[in-house]
Amino acid sequence: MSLVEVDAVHKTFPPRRRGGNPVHALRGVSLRIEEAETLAVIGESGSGKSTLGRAVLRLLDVDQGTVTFAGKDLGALSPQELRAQRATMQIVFQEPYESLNPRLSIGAIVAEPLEIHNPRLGTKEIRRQVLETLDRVGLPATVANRLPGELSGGQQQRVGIGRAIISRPRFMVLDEPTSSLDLSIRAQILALLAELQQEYGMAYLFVSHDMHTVEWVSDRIAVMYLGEVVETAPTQQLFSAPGHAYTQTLLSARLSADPRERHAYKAFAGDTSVTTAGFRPGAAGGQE
Ligand SMILES: Nc1ncnc2c1ncn2[C@@H]1O[C@H](COP(=O)(O)OP(=O)(O)OP(=O)(O)O)[C@@H](O)[C@H]1O
Repeated sequence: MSLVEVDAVHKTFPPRRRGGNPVHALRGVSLRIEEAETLAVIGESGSGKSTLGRAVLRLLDVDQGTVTFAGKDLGALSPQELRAQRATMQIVFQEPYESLNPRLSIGAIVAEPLEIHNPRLGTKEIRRQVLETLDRVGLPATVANRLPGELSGGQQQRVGIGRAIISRPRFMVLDEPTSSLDLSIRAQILALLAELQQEYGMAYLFVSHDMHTVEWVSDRIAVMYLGEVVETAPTQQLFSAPGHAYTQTLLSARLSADPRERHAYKAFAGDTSVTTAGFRPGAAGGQE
């Protein structure tokens, strides 16, 4: 049994405009995610990657098919059971600022999942875990009293990651977690995610449209095209022997990508300690 099992999932959205056509965003998607592995989902804009990420977490209802997490059919859970299950399945969004409540302090934002999932924890214990989590994601304790708008994009994404890990999930959907960030910050955030994965043994579904990123972060890659998974393969195999014509197109586009970006990911792949320099507990945060 795999940690996550997605079987023949369909999702159609109603037309956005009157007279428009419904959008068949997922057309019978099936995939497996194992404990502690990173499965990347790649494909061009509109291919259904984000819809898949939300469907896997049951943040949206699907029309057909099943999603099983650790042997439980998520579609068969009551809303209360699903809420309890959410402690073990979290998401980090592409736009950190939009995903953080601008009126809440960072401390309150990071504490929220704990308060929901462990309602009996005392204020002192919550504060202790919040500070420990901020430290773990490379932010100084002083940010706890600040608002999201006072932080840089990189720091905001660290908050988004802190909020996601505080309930110790076994699985996270990372929905383009670095694509809104400056190139120089991306490698640092990717390194942090890699460290956290090693430390906590989490599995990741890493949504991206960027072949460079997935080349470095993923164990396997699922390629999406128009709502279907057209190919799934171990990362190196997909790069050396792409099986589907669409994958070949994506790979040839990658060769012409921005060389500065390539450099950032090479740094990430070569030495993760380099990328976290300056983000040691206590010293952190100010450079983003
Ligand atoms: N809430 C919604 N209502 C209507 N259509 C939607 C909704 N959400 C997504 N879609 C449509 O479903 C299709 C798949 O969207 P999705 O966001 O999953 O693609 P994506 O591969 O993640 O794209 P991107 O890389 O641009 O985020 C698109 O045509 C999109 O317009």
